[in-house]
Amino acid sequence: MSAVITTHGLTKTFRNQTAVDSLDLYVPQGVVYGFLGPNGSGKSTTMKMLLGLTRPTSGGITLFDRPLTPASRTDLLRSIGSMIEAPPGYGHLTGLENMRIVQHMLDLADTQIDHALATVRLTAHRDKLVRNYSLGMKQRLGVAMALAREPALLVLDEPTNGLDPAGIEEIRTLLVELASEGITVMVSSHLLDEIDRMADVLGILSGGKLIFQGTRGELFEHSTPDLIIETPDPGAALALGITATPVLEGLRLSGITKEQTAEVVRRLAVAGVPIHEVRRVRQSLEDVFMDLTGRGGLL
Ligand SMILES: Nc1ncnc2c1ncn2[C@@H]1O[C@H](COP(=O)(O)OP(=O)(O)OP(=O)(O)O)[C@@H](O)[C@H]1O
Repeated sequence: MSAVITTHGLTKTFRNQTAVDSLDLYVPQGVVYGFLGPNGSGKSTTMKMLLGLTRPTSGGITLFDRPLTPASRTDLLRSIGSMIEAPPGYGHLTGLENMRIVQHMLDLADTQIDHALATVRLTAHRDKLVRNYSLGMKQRLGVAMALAREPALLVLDEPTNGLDPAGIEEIRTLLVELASEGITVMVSSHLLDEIDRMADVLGILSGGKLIFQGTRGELFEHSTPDLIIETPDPGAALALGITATPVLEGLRLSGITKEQTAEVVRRLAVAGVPIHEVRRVRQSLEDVFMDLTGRGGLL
């Protein structure tokens, strides 16, 4: 699959704080790429660099197989719609009047404006003042503004932030539809739940570093679920120096590999500690995510 965005060692340092640390992103064409991470992990800074709004301290960005440089930026941005400071739009103007501003700035046709409003299902509300829109409608207007130029790539920073479940579902449906039409969508969120069911590929940031990039299935493979060892004599196991937490069934061990499991079982058996069952605890994607980003993360 060809890539729409690739970055190499992308880094942004503010004074002595590294906000984005050596990112190697790979965003394939026609997918919804979920860009996840706790507040302050560097999502917005990365997106601003991708749009040429902030200059990287080091590293490179390639968009549509062309390096992003001051000389190529204007041309590349013609194919990119974005919403970074959400939601945009002037409250004292109607939805349509806001769209007209975009139309004039980008020299777009009436049909492009009509189509963008229809895509986000705002045609019936286009003559209402934006200050009377719900948050979901404002977010959808922002997406319409980004869509009007008929971009090949949409970059949306937290478009579901603050929406109720119905509003999130609307954005999810919309973005999945756009991707099915071949538009590549990069969408950020600090909440896995908001993004999980729409994203084909996930990129997870923590402390400015990309700690995972791949599909949901690959994220599961990446995880090491806790191990439960059922035994009536957990004390004997602990006395052997095995690092575990006593639980109702026996012992719970975290972060241990298959090889370590075999070794623990061998030691228990040699010591004559009775083992009734050994099993992995089923993990939700949220658990895997929490493990990766640290349970202290605001996810
Ligand atoms: N212009 C700036 N000057 C100094 N520090 C900045 C600047 N912009 C961002 N930062 C810092 O960089 C880090 C990453 O911020 P960023 O906004 O990219 O994170 P984020 O993942 O988008 O979080 P949020 O969801 O809260 O916006 C934070 O510690 C932030 O304080």
